[in-house]
Amino acid sequence: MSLLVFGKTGQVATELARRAPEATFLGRDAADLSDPAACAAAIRARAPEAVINAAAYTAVDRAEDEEDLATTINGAAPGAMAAACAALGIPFVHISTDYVFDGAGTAAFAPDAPVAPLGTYGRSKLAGEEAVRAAGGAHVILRTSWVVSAHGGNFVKTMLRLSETRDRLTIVADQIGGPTAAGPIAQACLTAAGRLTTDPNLAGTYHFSGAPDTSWADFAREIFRQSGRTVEVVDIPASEFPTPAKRPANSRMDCTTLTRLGIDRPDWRMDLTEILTELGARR
Ligand SMILES: NC(=O)C1=CN([C@@H]2O[C@H](COP(=O)(O)OP(=O)(O)OC[C@H]3O[C@@H](n4cnc5c(N)ncnc54)[C@H](OP(=O)(O)O)[C@@H]3O)[C@@H](O)[C@H]2O)C=CC1
Ligand SMILES: Cc1cn([C@H]2C[C@H](O)[C@@H](COP(=O)(O)OP(=O)(O)O[C@H]3O[C@@H](C)C(=O)[C@@H](O)[C@H]3O)O2)c(=O)[nH]c1=O
Ligand SMILES: [Mg+2]
Repeated sequence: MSLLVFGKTGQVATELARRAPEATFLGRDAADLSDPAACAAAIRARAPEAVINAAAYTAVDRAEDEEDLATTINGAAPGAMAAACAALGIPFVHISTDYVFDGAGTAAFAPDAPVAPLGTYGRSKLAGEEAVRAAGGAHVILRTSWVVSAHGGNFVKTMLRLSETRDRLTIVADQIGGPTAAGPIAQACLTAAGRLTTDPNLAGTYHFSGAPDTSWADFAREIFRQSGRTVEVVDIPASEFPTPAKRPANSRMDCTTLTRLGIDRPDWRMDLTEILTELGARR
């Protein structure tokens, strides 16, 4: 299958390149998502058999000051890609986020649960979801959460970096979610693209996050345990870690419908071991 991927250097794009090296990857130089029409033109010019969008504006706090740019990149660009794919009759796989939810309650959010983003990033990603659905083609929107890998910027690398200079860290303990390694996300996108090609009835919105659900503080503890670093992690409420963007307290996602695509939730503790091994940070 000739596959076109938006994104080249990000966490998920890097893992896609490992699993589908024959695909074409468009970095920012080849397709800038701040120019949605150019993204659609890139698809038409290459006429692939499927498209995956792994590029996005992911700076959650900075987005609060750049709503227009974030909304173009995360909203209009995927909408234009999806429209181009629909016109060509090819599947489009797009990645979204737990931050489309408000995080109320403690129950896991199902894919059809009401959305109500708390910040600009979540709103911009929701705009993307709506535009992709409105395009009317065979699409999969895969909502994931708390993405980590051996490359790019993420919580695992932040924790390892902070542990170089600190023996005590205060970490938010009242936000609960599923850390998800970029490798399994990339694999899920490839599976979704393949399945959509043969069965367009599988189109829709799915949840894919690592199990078991945990807090950022307990996630940090497991990072230090597996890397053999002695760092005291102190639980704090989010109210004691003020940030420009508010994050959901409950990011639990119900992933059961994923089994329709033949995909199960990955165990993030095993994926963490792999990431730390790749980083040379295993105890
Ligand atoms: N990171 C996370 O914790 C989560 C991510 N997601 C979603 O998963 C998907 C993949 O995220 P992830 O791999 O972590 O993202 P990263 O932040 O690792 O990478 C983002 C990628 O998007 C590219 N990009 C940003 N702006 C533009 C632009 N204007 N034009 C072209 N490319 C651009 C970046 O390119 P460059 O290197 O040039 O900046 C980079 O390759 C995204 O849709 C994201 O919203 C969902 C839940 C959690
Ligand atoms: C560095 C640090 C963070 N924290 C908290 C802040 C926050 O609540 C939590 C995680 O911080 P981050 O900045 O990594 O989180 P954030 O960038 O908000 O991560 C999000 O990114 C976007 C793209 C998504 O789509 C989400 O699924 C989610 O992964 O840890 C501490 O409590 N103490 C610390 O020392
Ligand atoms: Mg971040």
